[in-house]
Amino acid sequence: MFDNNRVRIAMQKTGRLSSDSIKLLTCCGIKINLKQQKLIAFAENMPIDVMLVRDDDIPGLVMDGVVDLGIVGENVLEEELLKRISQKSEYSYITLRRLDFGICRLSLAIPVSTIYSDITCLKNIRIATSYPHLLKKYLDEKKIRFKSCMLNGSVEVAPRAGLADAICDLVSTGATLEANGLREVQVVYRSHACLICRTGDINHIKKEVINKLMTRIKGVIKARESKYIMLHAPVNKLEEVISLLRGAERPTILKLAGDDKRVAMHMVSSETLFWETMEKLKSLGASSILVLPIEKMME
Ligand SMILES: Nc1ncnc2c1ncn2[C@@H]1O[C@H](COP(=O)(O)OP(=O)(O)OP(=O)(O)O)[C@@H](O)[C@H]1O
Ligand SMILES: O=P(O)(O)OC[C@H]1O[C@H](OP(=O)(O)OP(=O)(O)O)[C@H](O)[C@@H]1O
Ligand SMILES: [Mg+2]
Repeated sequence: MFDNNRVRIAMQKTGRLSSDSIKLLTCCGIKINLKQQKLIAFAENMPIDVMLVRDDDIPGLVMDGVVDLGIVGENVLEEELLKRISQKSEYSYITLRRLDFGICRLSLAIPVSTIYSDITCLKNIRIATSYPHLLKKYLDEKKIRFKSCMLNGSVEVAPRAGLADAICDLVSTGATLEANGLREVQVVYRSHACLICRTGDINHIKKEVINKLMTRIKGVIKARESKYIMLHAPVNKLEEVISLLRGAERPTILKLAGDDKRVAMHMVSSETLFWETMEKLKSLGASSILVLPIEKMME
């Protein structure tokens, strides 16, 4: 039954954000029994319940206070926000943090055969989209009048099907546009997945769980963005070696047994080490260069 002391978090049931959202919670040490039920999954080792829903429903569930937290794309969140503003409905929420997945952009695209010089070429054309409010806000600011065609899916086939002259849809690699003979011409909105929280009273038991979760999420994302670098370097080239390692903290220097001319260096770096940098390090006399992933971090 509904337990008021368990944090309810909504995330996408199936789609682009599902596995990354579950993985994030798993990396935070939360054991979720996903097979038990379909709409709701209970964490075994933390007072957290996961609601698995359509992504479009997540902002509303948070804004209406039905769940405490939600993981959703900023694109869907902003669209719901603009919709609620236009309807004069309630829309409060807090963004706790931007996440490192679900990275995409909402873009305007036209058939490759259509001539395009600048945004005025979009005047008075029909544009198919699942994001009418984001599109309207963008084109209103540019003073471009247009006709819209609302489609919840298969937006990219609209021009070929004769439903619209252009589309405004999500793009990541651009493969879907290319496969449908379309060309990206304007970026309307850049998006990541984000973690949002409802406003209003949240009891202190839940607040503690949310704070603990936030610290862990921060640590997981920081660890994913960081690398542990180890190498051996000539003592007389230390400063040059360090200057090549941008994004790295001051290294730990360790003596090498039986070798006075070289030392071992260990450091955490917020940037990955590219092959080019590794080659430069090697040409300075560095050797045994290792780049390791970091599993967990807490500052
Ligand atoms: N190609 C992509 N790369 C990265 N992130 C994406 C990509 N496409 C979409 N997203 C992000 O993932 C979210 C969910 O995308 P998806 O295509 O699974 O949505 P959907 O089909 O509307 O799913 P649902 O059935 O839950 O309504 C998008 O709102 C966006 O934030
Ligand atoms: O630029 P690309 O890398 O090709 O990605 C863009 C596509 O990804 C999303 O759809 P998804 O594949 O999630 O399926 P959907 O259309 O069923 O939502 C989005 O709606 C685009 O169609
Ligand atoms: Mg959806």
